[in-house]
Amino acid sequence: MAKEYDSNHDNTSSCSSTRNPLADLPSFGSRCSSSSSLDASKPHMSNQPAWQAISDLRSVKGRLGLDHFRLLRHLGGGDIGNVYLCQLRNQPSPHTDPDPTLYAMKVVDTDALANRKKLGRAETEKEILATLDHPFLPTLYAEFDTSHYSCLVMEFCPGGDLYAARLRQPRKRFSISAARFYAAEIVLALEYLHMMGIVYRDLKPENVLVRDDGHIMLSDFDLSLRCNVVPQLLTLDPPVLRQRSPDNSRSQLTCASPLHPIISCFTPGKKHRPGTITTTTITVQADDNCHHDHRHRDGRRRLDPDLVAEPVGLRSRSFVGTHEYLAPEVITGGGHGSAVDWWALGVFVYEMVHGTTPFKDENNRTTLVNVLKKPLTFPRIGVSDRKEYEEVAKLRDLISRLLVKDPRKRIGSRKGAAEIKRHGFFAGVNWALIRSARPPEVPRASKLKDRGESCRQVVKKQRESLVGSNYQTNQPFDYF
Ligand SMILES: Nc1ncnc2c1ncn2[C@@H]1O[C@H](COP(=O)(O)OP(=O)(O)OP(=O)(O)O)[C@@H](O)[C@H]1O
Repeated sequence: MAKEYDSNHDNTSSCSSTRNPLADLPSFGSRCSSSSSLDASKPHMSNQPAWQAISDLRSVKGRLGLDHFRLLRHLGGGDIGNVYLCQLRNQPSPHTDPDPTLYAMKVVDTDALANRKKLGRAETEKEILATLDHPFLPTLYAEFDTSHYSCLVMEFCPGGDLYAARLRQPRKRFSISAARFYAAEIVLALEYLHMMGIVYRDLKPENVLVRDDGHIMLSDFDLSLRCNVVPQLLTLDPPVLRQRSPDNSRSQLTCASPLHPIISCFTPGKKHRPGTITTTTITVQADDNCHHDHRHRDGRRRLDPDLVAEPVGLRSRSFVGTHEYLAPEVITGGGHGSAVDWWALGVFVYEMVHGTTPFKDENNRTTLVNVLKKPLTFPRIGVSDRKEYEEVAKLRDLISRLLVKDPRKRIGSRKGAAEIKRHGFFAGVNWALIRSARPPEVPRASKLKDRGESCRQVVKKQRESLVGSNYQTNQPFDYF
């Protein structure tokens, strides 16, 4: 996969490349300069053992620090930090507990990051993680700083990432139904992020982790963009709203008046510092592709009001992301917003079922040129019956609407996730209950099957299913 780009910062060195992760950590006795204030209720996680264990310890100790954790294994390293498998020291060790409560701890070397002028990215990630509470997004259990390190304790995903999972599939491709499942969960996660005023900007299979129950968790928020956003209800009523366009040639629908403004940090076409607040109004054209064509009793087409709670007007000019997943507007630097996440969703779904990304070429430069210029094409997919043929047609239609080079014409760019959820590819998805649906693969199932084995074997198995390429079975393993 192509290297990540961030034109705002020096990207020549990497935390992970220069440091021996476990050896380099501060001693467990080191004093924490601050501790978590994450006692606030986390409704969807509050009855989980992992959350409870941290809560209990915090109520006894007051503050949590590195010395309360036993680091078990290095899970992986990225541009801004290293992530470790860990558990609380007051919990039974994996030698004796067949079902240990595990966490993932992201450790960021703040001094090194400050030198590389990337501290802002770590801070952004910490702030974003602290606000998230969604089944398909990470739960931050605790965060604390030591003299040199900033530590984030999160939910551990034993299923590895979807890039590694795809490579394990027959012909290195997911089935269409598996791709639909993962894409649907990602749509919900992105919808929530957008409603929170966060543009993710780093969707790719490597950042989609698989929980122990097989559901997904988006990870890695250091490239994300935050803004303030005010949800608004666009009430559409044709008799009142039908107006002539300026050239009087064709009618269009506009938002009801008075219009509640969407507030974003950026105004299209201008450079801004984060925090600048501007107002944007929206014009909504009648959407012929809408799949919810309800009608009034007299047969007139009725357009349901749409709640647009996502920062569809947000614009940033940063050049961030991974080459194959970069949206055209990021490459041209003309300003980008939440539509970049819908572009990346198109690349993601394409890769899941075809085993490659649509614009990939022999080097990064030509890949970027392809993103800007090359028309979207699809490789042949063999189908065995009519139903499968129709599935492929819907899949391609969705991808084609997501990979529209003009962000203003891209599905999701005007009415947010609702437009995408209505697409025929997702017909039959129970959006409200997908959390209870059976995922394509369930790591926990194999763990339960192994209950008879010694706990050491179980934990070893768990680790072997971790983030594919990052795991090496011949590495020494420290339980303590
Ligand atoms: N909660 C988790 N459970 C299991 N593994 C995780 C978890 N969080 C991160 N990892 C793994 O740790 C590695 C590094 O994590 P992450 O991508 O967050 O670091 P980063 O420094 O922000 O990376 P990047 O360079 O992509 O920004 C990845 O391989 C990821 O799969």
